[in-house]
Amino acid sequence: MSLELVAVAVPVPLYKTFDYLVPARLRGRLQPGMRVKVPFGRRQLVGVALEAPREAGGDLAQYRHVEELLDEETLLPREMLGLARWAADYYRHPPGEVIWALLPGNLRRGQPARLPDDAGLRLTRSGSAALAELPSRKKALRSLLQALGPGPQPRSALPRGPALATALESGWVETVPAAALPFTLAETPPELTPEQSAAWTALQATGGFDVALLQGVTGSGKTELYLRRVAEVLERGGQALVLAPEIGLTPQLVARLQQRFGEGVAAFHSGMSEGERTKSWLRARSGAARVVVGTRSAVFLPFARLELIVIDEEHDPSYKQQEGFRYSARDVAVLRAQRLGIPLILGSATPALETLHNARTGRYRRIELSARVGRGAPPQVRALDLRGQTLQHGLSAPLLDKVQQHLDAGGQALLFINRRGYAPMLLCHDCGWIAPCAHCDARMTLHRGRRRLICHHCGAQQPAPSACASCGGKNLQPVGEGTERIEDALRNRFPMVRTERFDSDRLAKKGELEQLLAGIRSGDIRILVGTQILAKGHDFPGLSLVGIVSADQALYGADFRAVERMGQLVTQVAGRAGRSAGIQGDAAPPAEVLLQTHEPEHPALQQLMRGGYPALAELLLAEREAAGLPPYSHLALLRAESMEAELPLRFLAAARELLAPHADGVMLSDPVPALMERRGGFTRAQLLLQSGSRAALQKLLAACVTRLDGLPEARKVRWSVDVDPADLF
Ligand SMILES: Nc1ncnc2c1ncn2[C@@H]1O[C@H](COP(=O)(O)OP(=O)(O)OP(=O)(O)O)[C@@H](O)[C@H]1O
Ligand SMILES: [Zn+2]
Repeated sequence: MSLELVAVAVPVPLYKTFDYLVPARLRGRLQPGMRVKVPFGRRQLVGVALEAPREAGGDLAQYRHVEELLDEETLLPREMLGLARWAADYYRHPPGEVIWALLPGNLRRGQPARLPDDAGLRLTRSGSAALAELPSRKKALRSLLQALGPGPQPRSALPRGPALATALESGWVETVPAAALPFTLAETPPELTPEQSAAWTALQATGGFDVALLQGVTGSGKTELYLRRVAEVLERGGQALVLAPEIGLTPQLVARLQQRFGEGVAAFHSGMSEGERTKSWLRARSGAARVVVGTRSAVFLPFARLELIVIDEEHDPSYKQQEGFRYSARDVAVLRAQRLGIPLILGSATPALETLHNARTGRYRRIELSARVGRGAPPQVRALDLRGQTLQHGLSAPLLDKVQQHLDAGGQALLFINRRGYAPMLLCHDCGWIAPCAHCDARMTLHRGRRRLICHHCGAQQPAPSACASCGGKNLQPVGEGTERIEDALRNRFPMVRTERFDSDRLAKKGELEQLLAGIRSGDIRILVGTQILAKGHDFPGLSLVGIVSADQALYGADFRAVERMGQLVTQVAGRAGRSAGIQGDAAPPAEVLLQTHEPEHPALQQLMRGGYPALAELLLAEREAAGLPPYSHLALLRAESMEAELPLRFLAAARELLAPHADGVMLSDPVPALMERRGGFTRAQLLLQSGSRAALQKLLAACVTRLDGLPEARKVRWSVDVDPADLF
């Protein structure tokens, strides 16, 4: 009998898969997508078979044997293996690590995978017979069987207790998969507004693969359209995936979906325990979870019958993984939808410039919602000129007066500042010393509540000093503002109302955000101070004033996406205001959005205030086109870092030499120090690859990336390649 070899992906940082011999006892059982235990060096690893075993001849002495087969059923369906292979190629990441990224922790360690889909119960024929005979004192059992009389039911709709166990044991009741349950809505959907109706017709117009950009202003009822699209899929027995950019936004989406569909809604994000994640993963795989709401990594869930993907807030930078396997969940979703031939909805009030460009060139369909449900458009952003104003902890008198006015009128105020801590630097007024991070080219941020200096780049901490490290003087002053300082200032100024801070320091504990959000809805919290955590997706009906403490930094941000991000954040945070107008009888005063700036004439701000985000996007697209930046070109960034200062540039110079002969239609920059050259003790440098053609860029990467580790200069250097980088830091 001839021997068989199987290609296995193992979790090692190497750009290849490994062949193993299939022992006779596993012949005919081992299938692509199953996990195996294999020897690797002196270790034993869990890997995934990527292909069906193939007959092999010749000298096979060099190969080792698969030791154990861990799955009875295919764990990763073919679709997932193909998607992983594509992602490994496109992002130039080791295939074993990509496959690894698709599995939850329990399954990586080789724990057994059970794929239960017993979401529903049905009465069997013997069950019907039993029901007729059961004595009336068997109350619980009778009522269970009776409830199942009309047809299968979800478990959750049935009475719990020992009766169910008896019924299952006796064969009177059997389980059925989720897809076999009758589809019912748990609530009656609202009637669509005329604008929503038009969008709905447009959304439904095509079948098969289709990317629709649903560009709807904040509060225009995009979610209602997602829900309807999901309903169609569930009705056919399909599954849907809804992605949100942040863990904090998943509970409200899960709640909305449960309210509409009842059972079968699962969540998947890194805020869940490993056990919970594994459960959701397996339920997606088995089909028991009919809708999954998740963050970035959920794009790789192994659905049994995926028929729709929705990406809410598609512009959000969190969809891009920034370390290790650097994929964009949005772009992976587009590819996945294409391979499956299913629709994808990208929803946003402020689409990414890449997405707008794809809509312009006809690759995506654009469907617009220009009005809010209820009435009118979101409030306009007005500039508040700071020049010549005295500031109290970064807040101008006119802004503070506005807060007072809105509080008096029964409204709520949100002050937005995208910086945590008390102040971004601590300055010695006597000698000019500024507390630096010892490991980064950066300043330490003062966190006054914790009495510490913290570096926001490497996490280094130290107690806040009471004297200058340089001259010993006692005159240390915090300079600039963070959320803590704004919170303090507002508490002092408005002691009679409750002010709360929303940032990742304050919301470290599980459940805290939910509690505070409830406090906002009930009106208990009157002033909100927060970072982008507050900007996204939340619905605050009583919020009438939004004050943007500062956006000036972004106008001069070193990254080419800084102004785009600023425009998105400002528009999103502005969109939290005035959402109840016309819906809840105008309880809150008319909404206002004020942006403090020293640069009211800046063209980007002018454009944003006059024409909103769409106008700003026009301006930025024209700038990008003139500069040959994305979406008018494609980028990849080769990064290197080392403890030894001169090595990264030396490595990149060697890399450049290796790349240059293959760089057909691709521009290679010179190796340059990173914007923040030293971070966390490492010296960092980068090399930019730029091309008008994605194919040319891919060809170059395919020819060279796997050879970079072979360069002698690669020793003592950590390097990585970032395809379609989100930023150039
Ligand atoms: N047809 C409708 N009739 C009545 N109310 C509706 C309708 N559609 C949506 N709503 C309500 O209007 C509000 C705003 O809708 P939704 O949250 O879906 O907007 P959105 O476009 O997703 O907003 P954002 O981009 O800010 O998240 C919600 O309270 C929603 O329940
Ligand atoms: Zn640091």
